[in-house]
Amino acid sequence: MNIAIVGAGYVGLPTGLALAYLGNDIVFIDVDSEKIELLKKGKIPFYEPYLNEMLNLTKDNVKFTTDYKSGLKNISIVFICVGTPADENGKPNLTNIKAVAEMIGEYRTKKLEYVVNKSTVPIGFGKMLHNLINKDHTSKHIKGKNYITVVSNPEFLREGSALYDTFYPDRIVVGSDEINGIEAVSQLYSPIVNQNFTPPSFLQRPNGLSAVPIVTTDLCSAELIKYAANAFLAMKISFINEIANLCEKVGGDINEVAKGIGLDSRIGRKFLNAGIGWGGSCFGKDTSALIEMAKEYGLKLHMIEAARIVNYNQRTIIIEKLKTQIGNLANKSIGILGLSFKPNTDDLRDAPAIDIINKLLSEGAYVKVHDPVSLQKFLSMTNKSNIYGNTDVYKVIEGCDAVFVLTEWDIYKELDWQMVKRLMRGNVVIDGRNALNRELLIKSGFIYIGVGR
Ligand SMILES: NC(=O)c1ccc[n+]([C@@H]2O[C@H](COP(=O)([O-])OP(=O)(O)OC[C@H]3O[C@@H](n4cnc5c(N)ncnc54)[C@H](O)[C@@H]3O)[C@@H](O)[C@H]2O)c1
Ligand SMILES: O=c1ccn([C@@H]2O[C@H](COP(=O)(O)OP(=O)(O)O[C@H]3O[C@H](CO)[C@@H](O)[C@H](O)[C@H]3O)[C@@H](O)[C@H]2O)c(=O)[nH]1
Repeated sequence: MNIAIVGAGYVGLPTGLALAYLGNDIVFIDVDSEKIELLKKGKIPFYEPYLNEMLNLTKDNVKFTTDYKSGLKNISIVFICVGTPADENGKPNLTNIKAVAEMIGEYRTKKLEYVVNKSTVPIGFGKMLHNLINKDHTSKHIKGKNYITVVSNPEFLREGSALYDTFYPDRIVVGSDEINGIEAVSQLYSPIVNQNFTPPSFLQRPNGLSAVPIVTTDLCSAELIKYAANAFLAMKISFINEIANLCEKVGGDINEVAKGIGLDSRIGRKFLNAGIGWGGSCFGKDTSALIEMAKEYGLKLHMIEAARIVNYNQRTIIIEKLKTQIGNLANKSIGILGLSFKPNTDDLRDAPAIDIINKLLSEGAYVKVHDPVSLQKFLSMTNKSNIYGNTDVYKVIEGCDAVFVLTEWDIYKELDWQMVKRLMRGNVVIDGRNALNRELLIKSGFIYIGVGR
């Protein structure tokens, strides 16, 4: 199958490379010429495990271009994977995806039959997309173009395990109001649904996985499934964080509580890790989009609103905890270990670290930062004075009054705490992800502060 992937980002690249690995010919179309040039040279423009290896394996089946006209030649399916960031009112900004629809409308050939949307869009957008793409079809000037079926195929991959999640998803959702769309996209995914492909060495199939459920549904339901899934996960994290805050007051260890409730199969242990809360490109923007969408129908989404409040409060509470230990932050040196919103990614979108750093700076602290992959990206984004970064974690720790761990990268779990103790000026370690060995730190002479413990 000849497939175009529009948007070579965190979603588009893993999706396209996986489809190429399964035997399809893929053209990536992206407006970012720098990104396309890097990809043409075989370089992945951001950090995501195994994408380099996958690009190497599929290089004969993939092409990269900024040009829609040549990109869409001979293409029968287009996947849309462009960003839909929140605008200043918390609503999804649809400028990119509307521009894509215009370009597809303009440059599609007779061969093009299906447009599959993977971008997260407001409920009902698929219908609008259908009208935008097919607008010539209903006019007198069909210009040799044929009718296009729109399909919603929301994406559930997690950054940091994007390829793994693409090959071994919990489910695949395919929504369309036209049965041929559902059939064509289901067919495309059949190697994954039936798990009848030979996995690359770096992506071993999970034990016991023999088939992946596929949910076929209408356009609107597919679009809502995406938002509902993210909202539920976001609420689950905020729930455990709220219980963690209670643990701190009444006594108790949130890890024990999470274990105790997580063993109930109706609840499950996943996404019950307490800490500084969620960040990233999705939970924040998607919960806000859902709230705004519901408002348009006169509905208030109380639980999702509460989840957001709890989440963003965690970023303040953690600083209050520091202040109870070391008092006023003016002229204090504070180390930040971890900038990415979670490990195994360089993504800094809505990263809790950024808010926490800004709050520390606003209170007059001197902030020293480290991250194994996103340090340079962070430093190039910030124009603030009073920030020092170094790729050597021990140089960052040196002279600090307190150190925060904000992303649970393995290297922080494996620090030489004796050396850290010698290097620091103070002795406060704030574990924003409950990732460190608390007993070891206390034994090494630190004041250890976790979340809900
Ligand atoms: N990042 C995730 O983990 C994730 C997971 C599931 C769903 N999603 C959703 O998928 C969509 C894409 O997210 P992402 O994180 O991959 O974004 P991204 O910013 O990493 O990538 C989007 C790409 O689209 C390109 N682009 C923008 N406008 C374009 C245009 N008019 N024509 C061609 N290319 C264009 C950009 O240059 C960029 O390379 C969003 O709607 C997001 O909500 C993201
Ligand atoms: O128990 C937990 C689990 C996660 N997090 C935090 O939650 C955020 C999001 O984590 P995760 O969901 O693993 O990362 P994303 O890559 O943002 O993936 C989410 O958002 C994507 C974009 O929509 C969806 O496709 C995925 O299914 C959904 O998990 C991160 O800051 C994590 O640190 C916690 O605080 N506690």
